[in-house]
Amino acid sequence: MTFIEKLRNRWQQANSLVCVGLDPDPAKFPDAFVDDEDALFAFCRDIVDATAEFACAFKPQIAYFAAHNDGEAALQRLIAHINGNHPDVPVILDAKRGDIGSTAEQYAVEAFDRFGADAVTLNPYMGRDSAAPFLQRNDRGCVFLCHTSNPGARDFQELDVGSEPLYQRIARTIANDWNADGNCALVVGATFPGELKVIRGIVGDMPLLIPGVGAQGGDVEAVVRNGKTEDGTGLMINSSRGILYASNGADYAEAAANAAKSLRDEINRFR
Ligand SMILES: O=C(O)c1cc(=O)[nH]c(=O)n1[C@@H]1O[C@H](COP(=O)(O)O)[C@@H](O)[C@H]1O
Repeated sequence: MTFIEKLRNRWQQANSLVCVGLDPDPAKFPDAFVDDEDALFAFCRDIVDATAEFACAFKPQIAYFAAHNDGEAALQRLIAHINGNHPDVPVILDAKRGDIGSTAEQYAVEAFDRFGADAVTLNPYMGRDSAAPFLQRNDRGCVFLCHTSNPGARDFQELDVGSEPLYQRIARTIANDWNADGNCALVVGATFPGELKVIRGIVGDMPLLIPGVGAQGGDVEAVVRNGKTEDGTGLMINSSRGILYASNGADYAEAAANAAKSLRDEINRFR
C-alpha cells in the first residue's frame, strides 16, 4: 500500500485528521524518565501507544533524536515500534531534506530504508532533480514545504516571482509536474489560513500537512474551513508540544491521549 492510500484509509478508519508530532525534549520529560538512559525511545513509545487511536499519522522530527548520542538508534526503534504495533498509522519523517541528486539519493535511503518511514518532509528550494530520488520511490510520500508556519516564511516564500508569489508557484509546479505519480503532499502553516485557502484552490485534493496549531497559535476552525477537501479530509493537522507535554506528571500518557482526542473532536466539529 502506498503512503497516500494508507493515509486515506486512516482518515476514514480513525475519523481523524490529527498528526501526532514526536519532538522529544528531555528537559520537558516527566520525572519518571530522569534516570532512564532509554528515555527518548520510552517516552515516545508511551505517547505513541496512548495516542495512536486518535492519529491519522505520526511525525517524528529527526533533530530531536539526532541531537543526542544514540538518538538516531532510538528513532529507528521508535518507527519500527509504530510499524509493528500500529501498522495502519503512516509515519512521516520530518527531516526537510533537499540536496543535489547524488546526495539526495542517500537521504532517500536514510528516510525510507534505514528509518522505514512512509513519507519524508522535503525542501523544494534546490529544484526538480533534488526531489527526483524521493519522487521515484513512488510508494512513499514526498511532503514539500510550500508556505511554512514561522514568521520568516514571508522573507522568501511570499516574494513575487512574476505573476504570483513563490509559494503559489511551488504549489502549482508540484501539483502539475512533480506529482505525476500521485505521491506528493505539501506543508502549509496553520498560522497562514488565507494562504492555505489559495493553496487548496491550486492543488485539488492533494494532502496537506498543517503544523502550527497549539503552541504556535494557529486557529483550528480557520484551518479546517480553508483547507479541507470536498469529502472533509485532505489534512494532517499536526500538534507536537500540545500533545507531548499536556502533563509532566505521572499521567503524561493519559493527558497526551486526551489532548489528541480533543484536537480530533475540535477538528471534526468543522469538517
Ligand atoms: O515540516 C514541519 O513539520 C514544520 C513546518 C512548518 O512550517 N512549521 C513547523 O512547525 N513544522 C514542524 O512542526 C512541528 C510543530 O511543533 P509544535 O509547534 O510543538 O506543534 C515541529 O516539529 C516543527 O519542526
